[in-house]
Amino acid sequence: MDLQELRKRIDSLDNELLSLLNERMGYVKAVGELKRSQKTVIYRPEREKQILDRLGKLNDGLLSRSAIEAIFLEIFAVARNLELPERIAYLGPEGSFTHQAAESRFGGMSEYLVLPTIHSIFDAVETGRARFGVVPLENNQEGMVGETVDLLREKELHIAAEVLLSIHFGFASFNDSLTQIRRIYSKDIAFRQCSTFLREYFEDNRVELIPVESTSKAAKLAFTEPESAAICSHIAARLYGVPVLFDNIGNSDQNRTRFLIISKDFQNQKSQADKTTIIANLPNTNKPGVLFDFLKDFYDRGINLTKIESRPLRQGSSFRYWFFVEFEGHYEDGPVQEILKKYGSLMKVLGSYVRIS
Ligand SMILES: O=C(O)C(=O)C[C@]1(C(=O)O)C=C[C@@H](O)C=C1
Repeated sequence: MDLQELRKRIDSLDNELLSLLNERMGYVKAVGELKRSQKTVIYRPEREKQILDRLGKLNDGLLSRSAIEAIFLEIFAVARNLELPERIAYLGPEGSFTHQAAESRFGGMSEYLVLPTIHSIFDAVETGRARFGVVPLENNQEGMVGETVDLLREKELHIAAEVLLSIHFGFASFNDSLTQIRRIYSKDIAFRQCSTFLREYFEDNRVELIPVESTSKAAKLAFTEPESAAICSHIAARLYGVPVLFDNIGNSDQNRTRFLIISKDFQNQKSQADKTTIIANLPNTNKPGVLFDFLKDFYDRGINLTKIESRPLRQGSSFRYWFFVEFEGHYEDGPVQEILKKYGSLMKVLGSYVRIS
């Protein structure tokens, strides 16, 4: 087949794809109308996962699983916008890893609200300025983002979904020679994650490490200030046009961050693989066995705990704690309900959502 013929066939398939996509959107619109009349939520991550799993199994062509996901996540994002345009708030500025996480789930077509702090994301979702918020929860090298965890306890919001993102840091600067660099901007967590690189290249401590709110703000500063550099994402360096001098400078190439999509709604149905997040306000944790008994309730029911993190209660000068707890399963599962009933109002369920591994 010559080029002309190949392109003719591609054109004809594209015509079919377009008409099929439009037909699909017709049904999506009808689903949207149903949901509006029943006052249920538009975003159904468990349904999207079901579609992706089914297509993944069905697929015997050239497309990889991640290619199918990329194409269909964009289709879902367009579909959701057709059902009801929903604004998504994320921790900015543009080019942050949170931006990347938001786009990976809500696509390039959604309307985004870029906000400067985690607190402001929670506020935007709480007041309805945004339907969803995307916030970092934990990094597999550094642990939890305290502000997110504490706000989850404080506010009446829920977790709709989680997103896992591989974090690759670059070293970006307009200065070709490292000796010209006097200041390096980044997030404090990123300095720690790139400590080996910093020690190796800036061992004499003649540079100042200046923490800022986000790695994309760091890229912006590296763009405007001479004698400076940024440790930031590729997407941020590209956004501000700062050349990346060294790539992948993190201590670990297994570096991943987990983000949460928060919303007011709490309606995810069960999928094949769910995770549930709860806040456990255990009574008097200074008494022997209180935490043990609580954990035993999970053990006895064969529920796999995936995380338990203590956080300060901040009550006077005492050292007392509450717990951020995650486990496999859905909050509607019988054994989970038994535990929730046993502890009553001491437990707050933040959400059950599709587990990403
Ligand atoms: O099935 C639904 O509930 C839909 O709204 C349709 C659809 C889709 O495009 O397939 C769109 C958005 C939801 O997040 C899940 C699936």
